[in-house]
Amino acid sequence: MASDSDIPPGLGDVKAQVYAQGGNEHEWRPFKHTRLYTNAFIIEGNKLLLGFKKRGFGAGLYNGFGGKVEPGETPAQAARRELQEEAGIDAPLEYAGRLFFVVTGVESVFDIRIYVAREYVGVPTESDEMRPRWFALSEDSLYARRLAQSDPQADPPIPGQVAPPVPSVDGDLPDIPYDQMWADDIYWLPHLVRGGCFVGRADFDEGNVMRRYWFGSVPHCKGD
Ligand SMILES: CNc1ncnc2c1ncn2[C@@H]1O[C@H](COP(=O)(O)OP(=O)(O)OP(=O)(O)O)[C@@H](O)[C@H]1O
Repeated sequence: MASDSDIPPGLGDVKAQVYAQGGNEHEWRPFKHTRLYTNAFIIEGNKLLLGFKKRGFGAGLYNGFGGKVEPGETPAQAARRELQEEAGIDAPLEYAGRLFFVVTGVESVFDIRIYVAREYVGVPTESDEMRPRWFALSEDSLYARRLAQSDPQADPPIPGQVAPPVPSVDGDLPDIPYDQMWADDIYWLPHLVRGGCFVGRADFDEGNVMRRYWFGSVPHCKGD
């Protein structure tokens, strides 16, 4: 377990095992206001559903479906509402982790609850905000960019992987488009796909550049 003092500020009182950390900034940035968000991912067999964000924050990137938690909502309720609004589907979402992002130029800090479901109801449908698209879930696809990195030792394998490796997919779905996703995603998406729970923080500059990051696995998924 990481000692409490290793857990980045913002993640609350959590016990976690660090599995990736780095960046060229050595202090965590101070922050004032946090804002709650959700982000939800649908896995169906060997496929992962992502949405291409058409407008607003993160436009031009693929991501899960999500947004701000509105007053009076729990994060779990907000996650289901956003999935319905942005992708036209409903799903039994389960909590998978918490991510905290400080981004240059954005006044409030992102405190994001991540959810996953392995079944859903409805037909993924394009909305004003998101264009849903399926991607292949295979070992190669999950780790594609990490394997290509010049320093593979920088990010050791994620510990505690209990689920069997993800089998390869037949067919011609595209690989997970990490080069069109937030830079943090590759650090926790493989963990989510394997059913693990995680916490993490990254401090970003504009232009999707991570300056400092820390990701840890947690033994039990606790969240709302
Ligand atoms: C910095 N690194 C990051 N990595 C991965 N995901 C990130 C992220 N930073 C923000 N996100 C997600 O981006 C969406 C923004 O939500 P956003 O569209 O602004 O909210 P909402 O739909 O309420 O907006 P409207 O005000 O209705 O336009 C939301 O899913 C949030 O979890």
